[in-house]
Parts: sequence; C-alpha cells; structure tokens
Amino acid sequence: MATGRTHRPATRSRGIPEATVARLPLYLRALTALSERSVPTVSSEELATAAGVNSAKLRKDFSYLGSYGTRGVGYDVEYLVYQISRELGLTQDWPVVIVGIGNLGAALANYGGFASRGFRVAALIDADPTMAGKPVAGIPVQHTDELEKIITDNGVSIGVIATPAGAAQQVCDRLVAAGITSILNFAPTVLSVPDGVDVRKVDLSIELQILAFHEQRKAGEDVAVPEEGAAAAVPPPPVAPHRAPPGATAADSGRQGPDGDVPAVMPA
Ligand SMILES: NC(=O)c1ccc[n+]([C@@H]2O[C@H](COP(=O)([O-])OP(=O)(O)OC[C@H]3O[C@@H](n4cnc5c(N)ncnc54)[C@H](O)[C@@H]3O)[C@@H](O)[C@H]2O)c1
Repeated sequence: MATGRTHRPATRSRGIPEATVARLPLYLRALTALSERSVPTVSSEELATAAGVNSAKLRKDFSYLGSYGTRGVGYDVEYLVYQISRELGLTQDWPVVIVGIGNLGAALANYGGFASRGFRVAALIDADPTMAGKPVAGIPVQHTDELEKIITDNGVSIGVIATPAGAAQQVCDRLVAAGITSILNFAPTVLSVPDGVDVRKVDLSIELQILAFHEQRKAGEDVAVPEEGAAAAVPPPPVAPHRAPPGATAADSGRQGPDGDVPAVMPA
C-alpha cells in the first residue's frame, strides 16, 4: 500500500546536499560539451558560466566530490565527467519502463537523450489492449497485465508515469509493489509513496504558470508612473494569482537568482 512520504530529504547518503545533487547534471552537461570539443581542462569560472551556476557554489559542490582542481590549471574535464557520472550512478545502465504510451509516452519513448545518458527504455506499458504488440520507437507496447512480470524480468528500478492523472496513483502503487523504487511522474497529480521510493515530478504547465507570473509582473512594471496628485485615481498593478507548486520553496517561486540555477523543471 502506498502511503507516507512525498518529499525528499535535504541530504543524501555520503552527506551530499540535495541541492548539490540537483546541480550535478548541469555540470555534467557542460563538461560533456567540453569533452566533445576535446577541451582538456576548465576553470571553475568557465565551467560555472557554462553550467549557469555561481562559481563559488560550484567549488563548494565539487568539494563534496573531493574534487578541488589544480591552481592555475583548473579541473580535468575527463576526470570530472567520470567523477560526476559515478556520483550520479550513470556509470551503469539503468533500464526504465514507461507506463502510458499516449502522446507523451510515445514522445518520451522516441527521445534519444535517454540512451545517451545511460537510460535504456526496457519496456513500454499501456492499459489499452488495442495497443498491445504495436511498436513505438521500435519497442512493442505491452499490456498492463504484464507490468509486474516485465519489471521483475528486466530488473527495472525506475518507472516513468505518463498516464492520465486519474490512473497515476494506481499505476504508481503497482510499480512500487513490483519493486520500482524511483518514479518520474508526468501526470498532474501528487503521488503518495512509501519510504524508500523517490518521486520526481515534471509539470510543464507549472513552469508556464511561473513564466505567466513574471510576464504579469513585467506588464505591471511597464505601467506609467502617474504624476503626483493623480496617483489615487490609478489602480495598483495587478496582483499575480500565483500559487507555488507543491514542494516549491521560496527560491523556486522567485525569479531566477544570481546563480542562474533555478531548474526549468521543478523537483518533486
Ligand atoms: N508533465 C508535463 O509537462 C505533461 C505534458 C503533457 C502531458 N502531461 C500528462 O501526461 C499524461 C499523458 O498525456 P498524453 O497527452 O500522453 O495522454 P494520452 O491520452 O495521449 O495518453 C495516455 C495513455 O495512458 C494510457 N493509460 C490510461 N490508463 C492507464 C493505466 N491505468 N495504465 C497504463 N496506461 C494507461 C492510455 O491508454 C493512453 O495510451 C497526462 O496525465 C497529461 O496530463 C504532462
């Protein structure tokens, strides 16, 4: 039965803060680009700019990895790629199942970026019997009746939910009961999971709502300042009806900070 925690601890094992963990993929993406250009070393400032993070924060983050760079030389790009990949668990292959192969599930299945980052789509699962056996991205869709067997047979620990919101909790419960311990949820609903199961939520509409908030603010700032004495006749700028997403912090709902590191996609 799925109950309990829907949030995550502030720190993970080995004392790496969750905020640092959330920035590691940004460093890795920037480092991978440098590696592809055969750049051997990079300074903390250059890497911070490429990753969109403040350089002092970057140095602090890397200190958790035991990586301090060399004065006057910087960081060894290849070694940092290895170190961060190892820390993120990307030096091994992660089979992933996607449940709900509609518009979004099919798009995710077709996304080439998973495989290049070590995530192999092991199976596609859908409740619609007419889809069973039909290939999507070259993988035959399997019926939800097979869900538990698929997860066991493939040793899957990461599940992606792309079903309608109303089905997501039930799908989540089945995934967890079958042994899934990490879930990426695209359905617009809050999932309840037992301790030991991590949930990350992706909701593009929340991102758009936050952008709408800022657009509204900008429009308010553009309203001409009235001449003295006329102020009382002019209504104040509109108050944004922004509601913070579940789990969002004050920093999340604010504008992008000086570090430029507010993720485009909110953590669960
Ligand atoms: N997070 C985001 O930014 C984002 C963006 C787009 C869509 N969504 C959400 O993603 C979900 C899917 O959207 P879509 O446009 O692909 O919808 P869709 O209707 O095209 O696809 C949904 C699929 O889920 C299957 N399904 C339904 N119940 C199921 C169950 N119990 N088990 C397995 N499969 C089941 C359906 O057969 C269908 O193939 C929705 O919840 C939608 O709101 C999220």
